[in-house]
Amino acid sequence: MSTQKIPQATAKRLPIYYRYLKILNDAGKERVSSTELSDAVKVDSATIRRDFSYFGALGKRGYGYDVENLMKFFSKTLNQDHLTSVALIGVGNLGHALLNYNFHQNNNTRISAAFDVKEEIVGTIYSGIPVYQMDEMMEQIPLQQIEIAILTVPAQVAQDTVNKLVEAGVKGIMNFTPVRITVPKNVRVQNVDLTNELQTLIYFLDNYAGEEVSEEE
Ligand SMILES: NC(=O)c1ccc[n+]([C@@H]2O[C@H](COP(=O)([O-])OP(=O)(O)OC[C@H]3O[C@@H](n4cnc5c(N)ncnc54)[C@H](O)[C@@H]3O)[C@@H](O)[C@H]2O)c1
Repeated sequence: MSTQKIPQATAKRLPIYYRYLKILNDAGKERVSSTELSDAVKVDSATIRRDFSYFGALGKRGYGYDVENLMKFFSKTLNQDHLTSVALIGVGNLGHALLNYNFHQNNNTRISAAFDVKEEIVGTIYSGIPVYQMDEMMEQIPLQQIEIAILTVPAQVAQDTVNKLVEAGVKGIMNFTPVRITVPKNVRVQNVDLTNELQTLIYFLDNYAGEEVSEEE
C-alpha cells in the first residue's frame, strides 16, 4: 500500500478506523466488510471504500478487508509505534480536564509536561504530569523532545504564548483559545472551537431536521 497525499477529511477519519480495526484484531477477527465497518464507525460505506482506495486497499468482493494488514498499515501511517509527547500550556478549567483525560484511549500519545504561571500549581504533579513554570519551557520542550502543544491559556496571552512555543521548537499546536493565532509556515495549528461546533450542530438541526445524515465532507 502506498502513502500518497490523502484528503484532509480522509486523514481525520484514520484514527477512527484504526481504533475499530484494533478492537477487531484484538478480538481475533480476521476480516471485515465495509458495511460492517460502516455500522461500527458511523461513516457510510461508500466513503470508507473511497478512503481505503487512497491507500491501495481495495478489499475483495465477498471477502472484505484483511483486519490485521489494514490495522498495521494504519498504525504505521498514524505513527502509532512511536510515542508522541505533548505539552499543555495553561492548567485552568479546560487544562485540568485535558490533563485528567490524557488521551488514554490512545496509548502512544501522552501529555508529559504542563506549564502555567500560577505559583500555587507550579512544581506540583497533576494526574501524574509535572507542572512547570513558563520560563522552564525553553529548556523542557527540547529536553523532552516535545513537538506538539495544547494551548489552553486565556485569549489575551494566546499569541504571546504561541511565540514562545515556536521559539522552543514546537511544530504543532492544538489551539483551544478563540484567538486565530499566527505561526510561521513550518508550524501547523489545529483549532478546536467548541462554540463553532455547537453552532454548526444547531444550524444542521434547524436546516436539515429529519434528513438522513451523511458523513461526506
Ligand atoms: N473552559 C472551557 O470549557 C473552554 C472551552 C473552550 C475553550 N476555552 C478556552 O480555553 C482557554 C482556557 O480556558 P479556561 O476556562 O481553562 O481558563 P482558566 O482561566 O481556567 O485557565 C487558564 C490558565 O492559564 C494560565 N495562564 C494565564 N496566563 C498564562 C501565561 N501567560 N502563560 C501560561 N499560562 C497562563 C492561568 O494561570 C490558568 O491556569 C481560554 O482561551 C478559553 O476561551 C475554554
